[in-house]
Amino acid sequence: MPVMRIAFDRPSLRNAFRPHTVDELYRCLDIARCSPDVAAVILTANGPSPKDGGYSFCSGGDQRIRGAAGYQYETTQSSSDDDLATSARRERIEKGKLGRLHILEVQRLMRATPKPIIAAIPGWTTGGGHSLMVVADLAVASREHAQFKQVDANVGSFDAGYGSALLARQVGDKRAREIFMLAQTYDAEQAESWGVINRAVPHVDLETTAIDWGLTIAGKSPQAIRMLKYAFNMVDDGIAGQQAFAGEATRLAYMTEEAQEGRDSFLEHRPANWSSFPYYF
Ligand SMILES: CC(C)(COP(=O)(O)OP(=O)(O)OC[C@H]1O[C@@H](n2cnc3c(N)ncnc32)[C@H](O)[C@@H]1OP(=O)(O)O)[C@@H](O)C(=O)NCCC(=O)NCCSC(=O)CCC(=O)c1ccccc1C(=O)O
Repeated sequence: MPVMRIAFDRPSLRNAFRPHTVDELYRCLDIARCSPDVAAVILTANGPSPKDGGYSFCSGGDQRIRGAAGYQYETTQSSSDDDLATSARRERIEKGKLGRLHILEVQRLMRATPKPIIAAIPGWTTGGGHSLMVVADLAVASREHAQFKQVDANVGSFDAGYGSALLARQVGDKRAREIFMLAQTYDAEQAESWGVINRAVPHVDLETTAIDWGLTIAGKSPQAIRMLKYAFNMVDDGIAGQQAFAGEATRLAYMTEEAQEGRDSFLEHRPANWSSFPYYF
């Protein structure tokens, strides 16, 4: 199937992410990005919680391993027989990993991946999980179980990038401020009517809807989908967005006889002959 499913798998903690989770998510997304047979990605979560039956998409950063400098990896691999130089090096590496907030790298990869990412939201979506949903290209949510709450400000956090700015593009400035500043719970129907998600569907239809959308995308021109995604991103992504779109335009240009004439003239040490290429207007 040309659709790849990536799922959070820590339902007993409402799928809170740790630095290792973020590393794994990044790697999975990059595999999807680089797989020529993958047309679309579904980002979702396993559940329900074996503890209480609650469903979640992602509750953001794991607050239990948040240290003074940010989210911390749980293991430091020093051992008692390390020599001093090795210990010092390890300590430096561990320090370099502190406070990385590399969920932001995941967000950038989601934007840069030239394939639509569909968030399939089975339940609670808060903090950094809310931001991942905002960054996804499309979002579908469980009518019965999805609940949304942008709790960043409750825990001294603030996604001042895509999570807020892109949300404001999606739902309007005042509504986005309300979502962040009041941090109140809203449900899937509210989310659909505000434009935070595309569709609220019965829980049993959640993943089949996401797969249907993925397969529908897989039936479209790959090039058109790439250009559309980058076109939608471009205005908000500044020069980085322009660069992504331009990269695809350059790929297309290289496929033309005109660009090939430029290359050949250089390699053959002769003036380029552009006479057969019109000045299109
Ligand atoms: C999600 C809740 C609203 C669900 O409530 P409820 O259904 O009543 O369940 P609970 O009993 O509260 O939770 C069950 C169980 O899970 C544990 N848990 C839930 N969420 C977390 C979490 N995030 N970290 C650790 N543990 C969690 C909870 O303690 C329970 O455990 P028990 O052992 O069974 O008691 C509710 O759970 C809730 O509000 N959760 C906390 C949400 C939260 O504070 N999230 C963190 C927000 S900050 C963040 O995500 C990082 C921000 C960030 O990454 C960032 C920073 C800067 C720029 C950008 C970003 C970005 O967002 O990308």
